Amino acid sequence: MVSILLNCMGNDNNECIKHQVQVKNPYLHTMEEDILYHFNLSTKTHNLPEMFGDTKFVCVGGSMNRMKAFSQFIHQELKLPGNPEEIRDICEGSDRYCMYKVGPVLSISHGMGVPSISIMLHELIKLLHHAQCRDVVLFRLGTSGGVGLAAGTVVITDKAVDYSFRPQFEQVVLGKVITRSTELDEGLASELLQCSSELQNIPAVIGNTMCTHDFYEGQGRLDGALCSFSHGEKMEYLRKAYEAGVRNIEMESTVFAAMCHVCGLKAAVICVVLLDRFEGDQITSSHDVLLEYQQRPQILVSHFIKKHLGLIV
Ligand SMILES: O=P(O)(O)O[C@H]1O[C@H](CO)[C@@H](O)[C@H]1O
Ligand SMILES: O=c1cc[nH]c(=O)[nH]1
Repeated sequence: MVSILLNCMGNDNNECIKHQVQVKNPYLHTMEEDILYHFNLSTKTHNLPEMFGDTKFVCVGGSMNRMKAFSQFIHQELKLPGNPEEIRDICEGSDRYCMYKVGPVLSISHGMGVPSISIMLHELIKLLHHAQCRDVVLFRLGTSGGVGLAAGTVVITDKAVDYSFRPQFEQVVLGKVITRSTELDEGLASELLQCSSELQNIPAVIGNTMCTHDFYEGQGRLDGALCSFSHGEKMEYLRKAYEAGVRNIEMESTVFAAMCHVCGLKAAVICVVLLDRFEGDQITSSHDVLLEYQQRPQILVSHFIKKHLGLIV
C-alpha cells in the first residue's frame, strides 16, 4: 500500500485514477450537487476531499455505540494527539448513522439488515469517490451466531452466502432480480487470520458467513414471535449450512461484499460469534462478556491497521 501511495504523489495520473474509489453510475458525474442525505453531507456544503481524502481504512458495524467506541479505541491504538472522548460525530445532523474519522480510519454505523447497510454503502462509496480516496480497505466488524463454533470465536469470512448457501446477492431493480457476486479478497482474509495468530485471546477461523433477512425465523430460531418449523427441521438446516462451509450467520455480509466487489473495493467481514446455534437460540452471556467479545474484531483490525501503517513490524 505504501508503494501505491508514493506512486500517487508523483505524476502518473493514470495510476492514481486507477486506484481511486470508483462508482458504477454514469449519471453521477452529471449532477451539480450530490446530497448524501442520510449522512447529512453534500458535495456543495462540505469539502469532501479535504475532510476524507486521506482515508485508507473504513470500519463499519451495526451499532452506533460500538462504532463510537471503536473510534476512541483506534485513536488510542494509533497514539494520535487529542482527547478520544472529544471525537466528533460527523453525521450528528442525521440520526440514521454515526461517523467518526480518526487519522486515516473512518468508523461508521450501518444499523441492522441489508436495506440499512445498503443505503449507508451507497452514500459511503459515493463519499469516498467524491473525496478522491485511493487504496481504501473496508471492514465489517460485527456480531453473529456461530454454526458449530464456540462463543467468542471470530469468523473471518471466506464467502458471504445467501439462505441457500450460494455466494451471491440478489437485488430487485426495476422489478427484476439482479444477481451479484459476493466475492471477498482472499489475500486480505489470510492476512487477517495471520494477525489473529499474532494476538492473544483472539481465536479466529476462516469460514463462510450466511447472511439472512431476519434474526428469528430467517436464522432458524425457535424463540421468535412466529415459528413455522420444528426443532428437528432447524437442526437439519444448520447441519446443511455447516456442510456447505457456513460457520456463522449474520445479516449484512452479502450486500456488503457485493457492493464492494462491484466497485473494486478490497473488503473483509469479521464477526465474532455470540453463541453456537447448535446449542440454542437465546443469547445468554452477560453484558460484560458480550462487550469483550465484540471488541475482538476491533482488536484484530486495529492490529492489521497498525501493521499497514508501519506501527508494528
Ligand atoms: O452486530 P452487528 O454488526 O449489528 O451484526 C449482527 O447483529 C445484528 C442482529 O443482532 C445484525 O445486524 C447482525 O448482522
Ligand atoms: O445469532 C446471531 C447473533 C448476532 N447476530 C445475528 O445476526 N445472529
